Amino acid sequence: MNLSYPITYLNGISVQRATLLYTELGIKTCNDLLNFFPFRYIDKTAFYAIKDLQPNSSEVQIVGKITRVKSVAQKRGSRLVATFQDATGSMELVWFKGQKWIKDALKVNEPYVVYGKLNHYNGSFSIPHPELELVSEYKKKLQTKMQPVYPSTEKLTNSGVSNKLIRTYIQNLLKQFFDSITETLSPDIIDNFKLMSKRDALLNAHFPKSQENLAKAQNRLKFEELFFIQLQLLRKKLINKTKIKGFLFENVGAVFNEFYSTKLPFDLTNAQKRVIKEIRKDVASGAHMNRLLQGDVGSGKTIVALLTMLLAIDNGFQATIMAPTEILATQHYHAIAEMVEGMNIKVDLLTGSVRVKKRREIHANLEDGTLHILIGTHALLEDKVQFKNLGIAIIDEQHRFGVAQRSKLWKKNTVVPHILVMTATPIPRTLAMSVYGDLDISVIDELPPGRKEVKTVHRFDSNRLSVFKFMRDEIEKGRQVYIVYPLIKESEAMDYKDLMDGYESVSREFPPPKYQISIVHGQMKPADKEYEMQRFVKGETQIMVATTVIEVGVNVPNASVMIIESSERFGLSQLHQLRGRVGRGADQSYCILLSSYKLSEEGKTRLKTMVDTTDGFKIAEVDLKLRGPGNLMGTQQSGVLNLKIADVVKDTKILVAARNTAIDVLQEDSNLSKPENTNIKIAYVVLSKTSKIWSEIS
Ligand SMILES: Nc1ncnc2c1ncn2[C@@H]1O[C@H](COP(=O)(O)OP(=O)(O)OP(=O)(O)O)[C@@H](O)[C@H]1O
Repeated sequence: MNLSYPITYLNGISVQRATLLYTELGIKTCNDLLNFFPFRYIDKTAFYAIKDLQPNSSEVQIVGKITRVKSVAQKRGSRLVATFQDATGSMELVWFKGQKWIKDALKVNEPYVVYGKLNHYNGSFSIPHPELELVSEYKKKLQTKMQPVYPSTEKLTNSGVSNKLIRTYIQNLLKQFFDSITETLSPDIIDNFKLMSKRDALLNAHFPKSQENLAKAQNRLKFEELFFIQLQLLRKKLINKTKIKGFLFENVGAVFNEFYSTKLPFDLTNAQKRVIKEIRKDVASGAHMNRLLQGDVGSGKTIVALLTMLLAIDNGFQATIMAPTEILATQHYHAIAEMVEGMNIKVDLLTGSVRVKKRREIHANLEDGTLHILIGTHALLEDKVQFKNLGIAIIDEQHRFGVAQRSKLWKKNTVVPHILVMTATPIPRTLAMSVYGDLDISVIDELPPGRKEVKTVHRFDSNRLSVFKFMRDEIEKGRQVYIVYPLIKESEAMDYKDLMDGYESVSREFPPPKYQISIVHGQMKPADKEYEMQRFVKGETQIMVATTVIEVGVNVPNASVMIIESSERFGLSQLHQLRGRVGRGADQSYCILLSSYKLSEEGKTRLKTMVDTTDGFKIAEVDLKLRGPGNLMGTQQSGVLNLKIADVVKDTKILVAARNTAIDVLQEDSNLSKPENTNIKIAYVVLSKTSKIWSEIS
């Protein structure tokens, strides 16, 4: 018997049912079914006293006596009402169906155990159609007191696969295969953390004997799940470090030093210095760098990227930056070309809209090595783009690129170049640990000096006139303003209309020639977008009306007001990114969140969070709680977090313990070849063959 057998090996599961379970729930093997956990339990271990019932208690179990039974006539038909009492109070049990039969069966003044869903109406409690059992009968039965409730789908229920049936399947599975469940953790770990054995944990996760056992079982299974993820990620990192040799950037030479001493436009912050040091250490070690650079909006990641690229150039290598949008790539190009002006460094830009002739020139310069730095969008991934010797690939805003896309970039070389992934979406540490356990992480946790916190307010649409007045005052002071409209795919046409209506009303309020307005949205040609963007960058226009195309990375330090229309429709991290477009210079900046009066609870929380804090990490924590990790990372990454039982938000403590344990194990025994790690090794090999994580990150 083996748990990898298909579920058709179990008693009572037909091929038809098995197909349904696979298509609806992804359950194929016995092991899948065993790891399909209940999402809640009906707790029949606890008893309530009537006086302790609360309007929000859901299912309750009470011991008491029926003192009276009567039929009550109502508009349509009648209902049967029994008065039920315990020593502390009384309530009603109610039936609408089967009244005659029930009335005859009920025994007045005998002790019953009553179980059911509690109703609360007009200050009194009742249970409609309760489960009833005489105490004498109840005591005779040895029954499971906590019943599992499994997540299922409508399709399953419609096809006759009830919760009860799933329960039976799992019961059968545990009976048939119990002896095939093998321990996956080492005795040391089990001892150290006082964990339940694997068999007991699985048994109790499905059919717990008590709340306490359930907690223990869940703890053990969560630990195991997180431990093996960490083991995979950390081991991959270890293998990369030892097997993948990296280019050695030995020299901190002329180019880096010239830039540092004569061109650096400002003093680096301590955080920037620290990160550069971390990167230098990596690239000078002979091992391959695979580093995630996190820095909040406006924290100054671009300069770190440039200095890293100069290290490559000093060692005879080329460098590249891939950005998610054309606007952002163009902006990086301008910023970097400007900073290295006068030095003997050739920088170019490759995006979808670069003409064929220029493209050919770029290809040629790239191949003969005369081009040092290439900045671009997805266009960099085309087969024609061949570097002479790419030493470092920098990927900006990586959560917008799929894992496969990223690796395509670095597979361009026979030797994998060093990789620096930059993100402005602060990823809470716990999440970073579980998704990016294989990357090293650097954090720029300090903003450049002199920045003032962006003052953020929430206003309802009806206050628009005072918002316009505020804009006028700021423009008078020489500042520039962004007005952003949501653009959400499903209702693109409607959103587009909102944007154009908005543009018109802003144009009426701020007429030319005194005021000039730029407009940028996704349906424009790249060249037009760039033209409008540049007018704003140069200060020729005072107002930029845009959709979220400007969300990432746009850097116009003179812009100091960000107005977000229908802000309730944006996600938190998006709002934070948008706000990050202002407050990039020395002036006091403002963010005005406009919304309608109709706000969902979640919408209110999002806007309140924005008003309360500008700390990207705090915002990310709230976002994670509101939306769950999958969404935070974008759909591309959500698959990586395909956790069956653990929760990266709630189970931080277990995650940290699991990660530290994985580090300890690997430090002592990187190949898991010691006898005490045999269980771990066997489980690890099985997982590596089947786990999605493994295939996604390799
Ligand atoms: N150490 C520093 N001192 C002063 N200004 C700095 C410093 N570092 C960066 N800046 C300036 O801060 C602004 C933001 O920097 P940058 O564009 O690199 O931010 P970023 O981290 O890429 O942010 P985002 O993710 O929002 O694009 C730029 O105008 C840059 O010139």
